[in-house]
Amino acid sequence: MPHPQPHVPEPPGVPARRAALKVLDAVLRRGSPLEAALAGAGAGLPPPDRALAHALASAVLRRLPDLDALIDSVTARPLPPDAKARAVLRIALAGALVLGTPGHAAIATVLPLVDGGPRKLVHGVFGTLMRRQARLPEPPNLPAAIAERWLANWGGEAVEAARRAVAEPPPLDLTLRDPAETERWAERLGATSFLPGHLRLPARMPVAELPGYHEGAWWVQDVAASLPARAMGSGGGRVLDLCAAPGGKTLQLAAQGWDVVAVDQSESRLARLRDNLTRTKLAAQVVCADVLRWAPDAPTDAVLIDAPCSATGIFRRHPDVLHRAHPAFIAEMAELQARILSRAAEWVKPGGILVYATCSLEPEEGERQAERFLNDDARFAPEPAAHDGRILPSGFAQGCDGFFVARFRRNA
Ligand SMILES: C[S@@+](CC[C@H](N)C(=O)[O-])C[C@H]1O[C@@H](n2cnc3c(N)ncnc32)[C@H](O)[C@@H]1O
Repeated sequence: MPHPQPHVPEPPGVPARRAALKVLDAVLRRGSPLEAALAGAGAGLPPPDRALAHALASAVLRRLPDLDALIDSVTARPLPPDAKARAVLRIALAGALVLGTPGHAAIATVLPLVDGGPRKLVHGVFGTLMRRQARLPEPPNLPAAIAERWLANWGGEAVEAARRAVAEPPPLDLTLRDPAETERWAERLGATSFLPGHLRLPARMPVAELPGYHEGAWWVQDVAASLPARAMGSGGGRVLDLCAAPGGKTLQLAAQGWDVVAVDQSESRLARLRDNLTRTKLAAQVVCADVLRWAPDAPTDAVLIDAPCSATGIFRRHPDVLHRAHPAFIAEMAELQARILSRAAEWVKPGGILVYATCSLEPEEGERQAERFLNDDARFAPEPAAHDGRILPSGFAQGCDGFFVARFRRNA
């Protein structure tokens, strides 16, 4: 009888690279979101390995075109885009050139991933680049398809801002429950503020350790993501917050004095919304439902739609969107948004407000959507608000997510 092979643990650093390789395959080949891919590939890894897998995968996604250009600069013929040698070289180079891993460790920890395969090629390409003291360009280049699309839609300044923004995860933005306390909290946390109720801390930090977290004085929310609820104004009755989880806008609306019904189809995301309500001691009625099937008992004073979208506006936190938001996906999301918008329009009382928002930098999910809606539904008219329209990463508060916000009013 054959003896079972004793389990030999892999050398330190290898399991994290193995997980990063799986994550990148899931994102780039199968179009999975980075967080979902990490939940699968990183399951069972000790937290430090999981964090390293995340850091490596994220660094590769932020720098992919430049990493590939380096690899292609030393191979006689370009490796196929999905070649395993290319995939592990991206990880080794991101380790050495972005995360500062010593070269010998960056390569030694990926070679076991190509055992029985192109070890020699991987070793040779990496060694050549290290001897040449290869560097990545600053700011990073965006994937060509994204750069061309955003250049055509938003111009060179927006593309340059996006290139600078993709290099690193963004600073930490908070929204305060009570905007009248902005100055006091800014002083206490050493934060800057661009709007009443907004605070920015220079670097991301463990939020649960910051003063004010446990007492629910604030929640994490990019300043651009806070604009749709600001465009709703202060409480004027009941608001339906559609596609609400994890609840940043629900908390704002409740804090602004609205009687909120928060609807989302994801039970796991709603669990986070409920935790947020408990922590901030704010109230909302929470409904788990698909808004394409659900309907309220009666029309309401206001509806906020934070529609599902390609999410290209949040590329600083989720660099995977740069590689997943293909035209077909954008078109699919735009169709879903149109269905949600026309359905939700029926739920606004005469004289009531409808705010439509997406964290997308694609006009099909923003400007075109609003134009089509106004063409199709003569009962609504655009109603400019203090914070609406197109928000570009360059355009607001020294760097923010990309967003689109439109406010409409239904004829009385
Ligand atoms: C952009 S996120 C919402 C973020 C949230 N408004 C906030 O401020 O924290 C979009 C949400 O839409 C939800 N969603 C997508 N399709 C839906 C549908 N058909 N019915 C209800 N919720 C949906 C997703 O579960 C996701 O939570």
